[in-house]
Amino acid sequence: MSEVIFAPGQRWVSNSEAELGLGIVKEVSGRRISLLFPAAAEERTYASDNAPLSRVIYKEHDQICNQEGIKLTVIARQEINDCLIYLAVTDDGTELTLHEMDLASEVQFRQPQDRLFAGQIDKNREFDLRLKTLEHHHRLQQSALFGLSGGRVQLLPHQLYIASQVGQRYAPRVLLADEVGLGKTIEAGLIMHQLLLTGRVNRVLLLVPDSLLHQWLVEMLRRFNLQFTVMDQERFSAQREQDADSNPFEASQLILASVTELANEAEMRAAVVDCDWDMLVIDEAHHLQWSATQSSAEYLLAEQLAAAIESVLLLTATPEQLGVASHFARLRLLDPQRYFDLQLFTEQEQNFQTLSGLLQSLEDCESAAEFSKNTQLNQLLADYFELGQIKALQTTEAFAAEKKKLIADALDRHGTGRLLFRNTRDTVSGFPVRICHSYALAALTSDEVVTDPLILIQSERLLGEQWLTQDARVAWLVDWLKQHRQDKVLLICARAETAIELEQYFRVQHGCRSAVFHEQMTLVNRDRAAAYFAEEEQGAQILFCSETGSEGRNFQFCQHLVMFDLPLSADLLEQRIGRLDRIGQKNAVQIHVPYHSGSAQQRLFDWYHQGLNAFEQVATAASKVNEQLAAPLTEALLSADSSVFERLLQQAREMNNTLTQQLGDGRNWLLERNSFDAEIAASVIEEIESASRSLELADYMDHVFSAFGVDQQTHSSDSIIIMPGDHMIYHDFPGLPEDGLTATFHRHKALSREDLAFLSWEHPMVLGAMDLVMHNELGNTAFCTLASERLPAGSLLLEAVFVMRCAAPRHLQIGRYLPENYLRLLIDQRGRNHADSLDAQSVSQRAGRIAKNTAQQLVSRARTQIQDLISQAQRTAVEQTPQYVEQAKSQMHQQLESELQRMQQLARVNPDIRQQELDYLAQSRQLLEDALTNSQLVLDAIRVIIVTEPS
Ligand SMILES: Nc1ncnc2c1ncn2[C@@H]1O[C@H](COP(=O)(O)OP(=O)(O)OP(=O)(O)O)[C@@H](O)[C@H]1O
Repeated sequence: MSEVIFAPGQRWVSNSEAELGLGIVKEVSGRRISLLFPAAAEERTYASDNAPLSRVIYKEHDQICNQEGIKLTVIARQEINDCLIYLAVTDDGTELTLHEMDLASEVQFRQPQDRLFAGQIDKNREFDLRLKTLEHHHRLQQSALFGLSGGRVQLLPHQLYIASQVGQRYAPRVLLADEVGLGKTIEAGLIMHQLLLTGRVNRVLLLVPDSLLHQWLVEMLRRFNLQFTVMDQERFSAQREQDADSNPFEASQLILASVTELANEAEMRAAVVDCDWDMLVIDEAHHLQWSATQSSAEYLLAEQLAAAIESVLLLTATPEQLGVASHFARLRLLDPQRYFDLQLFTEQEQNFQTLSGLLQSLEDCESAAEFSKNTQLNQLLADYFELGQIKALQTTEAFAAEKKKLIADALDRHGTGRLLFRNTRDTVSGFPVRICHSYALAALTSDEVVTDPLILIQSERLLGEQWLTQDARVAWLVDWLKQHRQDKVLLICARAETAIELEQYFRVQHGCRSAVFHEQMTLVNRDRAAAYFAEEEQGAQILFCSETGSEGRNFQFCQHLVMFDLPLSADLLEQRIGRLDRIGQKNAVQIHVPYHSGSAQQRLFDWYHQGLNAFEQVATAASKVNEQLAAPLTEALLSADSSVFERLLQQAREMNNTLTQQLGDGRNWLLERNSFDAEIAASVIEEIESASRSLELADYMDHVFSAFGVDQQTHSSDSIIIMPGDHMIYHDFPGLPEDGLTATFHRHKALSREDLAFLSWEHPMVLGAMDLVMHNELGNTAFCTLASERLPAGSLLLEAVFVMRCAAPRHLQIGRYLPENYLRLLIDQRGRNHADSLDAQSVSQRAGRIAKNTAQQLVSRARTQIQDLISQAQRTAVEQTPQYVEQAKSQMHQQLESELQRMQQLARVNPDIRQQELDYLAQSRQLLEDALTNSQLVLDAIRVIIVTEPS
């Protein structure tokens, strides 16, 4: 090997400390040399015979920069006194000569060939990690379900069905209306997660009632790693004070706020409307009150936002709580052009109800003969469809297939089916039973004449200041609690005052471990109270809660619910029970209702229990009955004559039976068919499970941790502790706190141990690590030996990896259409490609290690041959690009074309397909076509291989 000559003014780069930038030889004295690294303001001294340095020499066409930051292209170079003088040209064509000493020092070598020739040769393991990362990244990008598997949630079919359907739409606008406690929050989280991860949504505004702010904040973070910022008046004002011109809502991508606060604070309202958002989510949307003449401030805000924001999710368990008009009002937010006329909507809904009943009868028919016999059904259905040949089909299989087709066609036509998803406990199995216990207590004596039935129901209002000692419900509760010391109890009453007084009484007079939760408390104190109640060992036994606590909150760890009074709204009653009867409840839900015998309290209890069966079942028709009989019910509750109530109760029972029957027969059936498809849900779950590959992920992350210097230890079975190591190659590792993290790769473990992070392929740490590998140079050069009988010993091979660079916006998800994760070539000195006979895995398994300094010397000696190999690989890649691009285009066209056709067909029969959806698909196709046309295969990594004789 020729002797290395060092001379002052030469530029070198450190092989072990590349981050120092370009060094200048400052002094050569005897066997020592000193280098100055101006970019890092550091100096180093080395022994000249084994300095870990590589000489930096630019060649023709290389891009360089002078110390003034001007970019130049090298035209030629000349050596004078062992230093290089470059002749270079600026972008505007001016020629300059530049002594290498005047090169900018802030140079980072990132390109594989630059790093290789600068002596920055990585380990083979790092090269392998790079390839593995590209493979996994490609696999994730290809999946239509990317974004659905990373949540710390059970894979529940009804939720995954909805999330997979909605998440695949362009700018979805839907009403999530599952029954109370079936997991609408989780469905919304899954949809957001999917849209955020795939880049189709970046900025989300999440509006919820005050009392649910914290719960949403925690659920989104804990279950989906989505870090929302709560924007309340205080934070808003603080940010405005700091910078009066800024819009505080722009400070974060994910904002969570109280809908009431925003609607009523003029400054906040103006600011939120003034921002760009991609997605709006509104929880408990039934609170948005609308009428043709007057709407609430919340509704008006929602209307303004929904008109400007592309994707909208509205959540409510009771879509028709305030009748058909309120249901219409919410659909109107989602699609004002389609839902503009309440009268028309009401007619259409009735129409669908009829159709639904007919379809259900058709579904019940087993054969063409049976169907033909039902002439009435035939005639009625014929008003809706061409029945075609269904009556003539001979076999039951043929009849079943045709029947399925007709029903599917009808579902497509069913407008709101695309906008509205509603699952009930009938679809979702595994819910516990509800058991109602009533307690008839001493009668109440009062002479007061009352005109408001609520005063009778909330008897504390009747009894005055001494009520705590006089109200039989209180004495009953004292006894009951004594007998159930080991059980947690949620008590709900209508008014905050009642909850406060009860709590104080039980705590002070009876030494109960209790907490209170009501609307007059600050949000922080409410959350504290809920947390104290949730504590297993030392927590409160009973939580006294006003109606505020009956909405949205998760109290399923508790089994007993005391209804201290009853609401007049059946939906509110269901909301109360829904705090305990929700996913995660492991025991029967015990509902306790104490009442004064013979009072309005007893009547209301009988009303719900005997009349509507609303305690032990979800009473689907109860709110309709209550709505229709509201005035006579008030009268009957107040009446001195109990027979008035008895007659009304009978009427309610009959009405409830009829309506329940009608609802069961009618629209619900159609809606449920639209809201859930067991076959699709099962295939989604199967795909998610098979893509989860927790063992493979553990193996991959093990590789990542060791490459980046992150420490990993076993914690307990199925979990690990991850800590920043002493030799981290970057200061920060994505998602890793300074004091480390305990994590598991297993969903079942993550569900039972909330203190463990759930590391899935979609976890920010995993995705962040992948980004780190792909967007940094680690592993983009390597050198190894490879024993081979077929190739001459001593010859060189170049393993070159190219990736496709396409300048396309993220939301187009171009990666879904690329046929391969990367193009790998294995070029020999005669230009032949051996990639097929020697695949990546076999090379990496057989690769022999070479000491780094030997590799550096070999690279510098064989520089010309290696450069030739790189040029050859680049030529081959350029030749193969058109074929690669064509494959991607054809895949893209195939997928988008069939999607577009399906949507166009659907749009002909279903007015709920918005023109924007069709336009978006057509535009995406064009944008993808352009992006693919302009894409290029770019060299991402190289490994030089020297062939050795087999041992
Ligand atoms: N897939 C799931 N895996 C684990 N827990 C779940 C899942 N789905 C729902 N849960 C839990 O069940 C409870 C009810 O879910 P959620 O709050 O989303 O219901 P909801 O339909 O929004 O209820 P409400 O109508 O009361 O607002 C919550 O505690 C939630 O965390």
